[in-house]
Amino acid sequence: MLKVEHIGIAVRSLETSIPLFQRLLNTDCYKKETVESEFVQTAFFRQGETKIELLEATSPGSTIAKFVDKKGEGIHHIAFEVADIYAEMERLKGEGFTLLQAEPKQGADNKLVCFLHPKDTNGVLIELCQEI
Ligand SMILES: CC[C@H](C(=O)O)C(=O)SCCNC(=O)CCNC(=O)[C@H](O)C(C)(C)COP(=O)(O)OP(=O)(O)OC[C@H]1O[C@@H](n2cnc3c(N)ncnc32)[C@H](O)[C@@H]1OP(=O)(O)O
Ligand SMILES: [Co+2]
Repeated sequence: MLKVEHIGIAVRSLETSIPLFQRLLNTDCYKKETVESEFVQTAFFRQGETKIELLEATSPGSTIAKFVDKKGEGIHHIAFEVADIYAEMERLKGEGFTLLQAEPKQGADNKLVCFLHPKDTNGVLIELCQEI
């Protein structure tokens, strides 16, 4: 794994949280993007070599809606950048981690992504992402 590509933060409202993080980070959101397949709208901020990804649910059935309802707003996942997501998925499967997708899927910010179940990673949802 090359680096922490982004930290995902679940929020109730991007309209409220984007200005908050702009004040906090002293930088503007550089991209807002809806990922239909995940029922989320995302907003990205660059921070040095990594990024902050704010996530708002676009549907009550969204994983983000479920998370916020259950745990409130907060850190949702850590995304690691990998050079070859297919090879990394095979390696991690061999190491006994539970992959939540059999194949990588289209994520935000021009990435192929997949996730590992938090039950195998000390309760931290891990995302792998590869630049497309
Ligand atoms: C892809 C677009 C974008 C990008 O970067 O490109 C994104 O990052 S989209 C982010 C949103 N999408 C996902 O998170 C996809 C992967 N997540 C899932 O498949 C589910 O959220 C899953 C399987 C992790 C949990 O779903 P489930 O329906 O099982 O929800 P439960 O509430 O029943 O949770 C079961 C168990 O897991 C714990 N949990 C849930 N979410 C998280 C989390 N984010 N971090 C840590 N732990 C989490 C939850 O507390 C339950 O634990 P338990 O001990 O049983 O209470
Ligand atoms: Co993410």
